[in-house]
Amino acid sequence: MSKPLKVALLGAGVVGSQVARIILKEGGTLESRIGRRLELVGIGVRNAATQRPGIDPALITTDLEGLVSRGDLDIVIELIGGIEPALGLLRTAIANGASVVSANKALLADYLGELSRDADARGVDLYYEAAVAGAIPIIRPLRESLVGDDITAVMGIVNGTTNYILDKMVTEQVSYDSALAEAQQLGYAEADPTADVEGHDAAAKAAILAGLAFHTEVKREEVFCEGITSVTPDDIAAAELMGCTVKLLAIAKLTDDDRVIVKVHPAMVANKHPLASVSGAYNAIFVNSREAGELMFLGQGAGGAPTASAVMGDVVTVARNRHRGTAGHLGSAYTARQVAPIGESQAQFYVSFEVVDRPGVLARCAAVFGDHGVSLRVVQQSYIEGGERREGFAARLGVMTHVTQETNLSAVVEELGRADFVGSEIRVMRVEGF
Ligand SMILES: NC(=O)c1ccc[n+]([C@@H]2O[C@H](COP(=O)([O-])OP(=O)(O)OC[C@H]3O[C@@H](n4cnc5c(N)ncnc54)[C@H](O)[C@@H]3O)[C@@H](O)[C@H]2O)c1
Ligand SMILES: N[C@@H](CCO)C(=O)O
Ligand code: NA
Repeated sequence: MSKPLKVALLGAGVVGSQVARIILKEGGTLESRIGRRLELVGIGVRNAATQRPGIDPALITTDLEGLVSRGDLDIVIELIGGIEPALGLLRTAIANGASVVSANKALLADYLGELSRDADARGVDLYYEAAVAGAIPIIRPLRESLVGDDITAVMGIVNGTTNYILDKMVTEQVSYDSALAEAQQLGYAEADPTADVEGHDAAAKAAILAGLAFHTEVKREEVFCEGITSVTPDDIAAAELMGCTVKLLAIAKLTDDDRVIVKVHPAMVANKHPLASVSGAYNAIFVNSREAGELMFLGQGAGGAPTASAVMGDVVTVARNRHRGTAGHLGSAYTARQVAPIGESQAQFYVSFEVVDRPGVLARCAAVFGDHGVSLRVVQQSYIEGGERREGFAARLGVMTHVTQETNLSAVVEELGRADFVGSEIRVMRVEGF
């Protein structure tokens, strides 16, 4: 009988504890799928004294560097998150000949290229399905299933925490703070939820998706990023009035001149678009490709057990490769496409502002849009009691544009900001699927 494959687990938090449970409880099933038994030889943690029911305390160690340097490991699963010490531990694991599985998008957003090259050179695997959209298979479809096609756009809801918060604010009128607290309790949020609500987590995932979709390396800092902290109940109400709902979207597209646009921002999504009905901590990703057309992937994007499902899919795949003495082909970052600045991105916009209620104001506002080449699609005007409580500011305009370039819209906002007939706050939200 062949020897078992030795596995080390780093981190026993929300996801790591679920992975440990599956490896320890489902050993027979996993063995039948791999053809070899998995032996969990160590679990690296920060605090050895924490009670971990069902886990033999002899497996627990706080010496993670020692664990990954043993030299006899087949697979290292990294679930501690953050850049260091995770990066150093993965490098050491690879250098020692172990295949690695990670859910760490913050790390992979900047080091995927480097770690892939290390793994390739050492003839080991690097798998990371859980790093983007938790349980949803999206890395493997981009890396394998669609690699014979040409992807033109990827657009999705890739952060469960923010989708949970926005959904609760829309459907139950729950406050932002209490929705965030619930998401944290349910294990969706990152250790520091700023990464979720400021869009950084989604931006890390967008960098990974854009890189895979367009066969290039995209770094986190190249992703335009706006979170949900400035979304107000008024924005949500305005979206409703337009037949839309507010979602945090990650978008990666090719421009006409073959550059990559990659961005994360809140958007008004038309209710008829399938992404509008993605609720709670669910994630969904739309892919457009030349041959396959439109594809949509939907499922649980966060939470311990769903994320552990994706990790275990990678563990079984990597273990099968070890069993056969092979490693999957990793890299396809060969195009070196440039990332275009956000100003060159094209989108529809919803612009809302207060105006003075007097003859000719609507025409002058429309002229500002027209002068910058921005075409209007829908214009709403409502009468407001009080307004900014300044004399005459008694109407609110909500303008939905046709598709235009970001720089044109910025010029419109700048000029409206200078006009004495426009109130001081001009709110802008990008629109999708309208
Ligand atoms: N929770 C989710 O829904 C989810 C989904 C997809 C991906 N992820 C990713 O999975 C990884 C783990 O997430 P989590 O939610 O389980 O986080 P967590 O905070 O619950 O768990 C991380 C664990 O690692 C331990 N740890 C951190 N630094 C350590 C160190 N230096 N030495 C030893 N132990 C250390 C912590 O004590 C903690 O127990 C992260 O990269 C996260 O981004 C999480
Ligand atoms: N914090 C992340 C976990 C999944 O990556 C989220 O809310 O989606
Ligand atoms: Na996934």
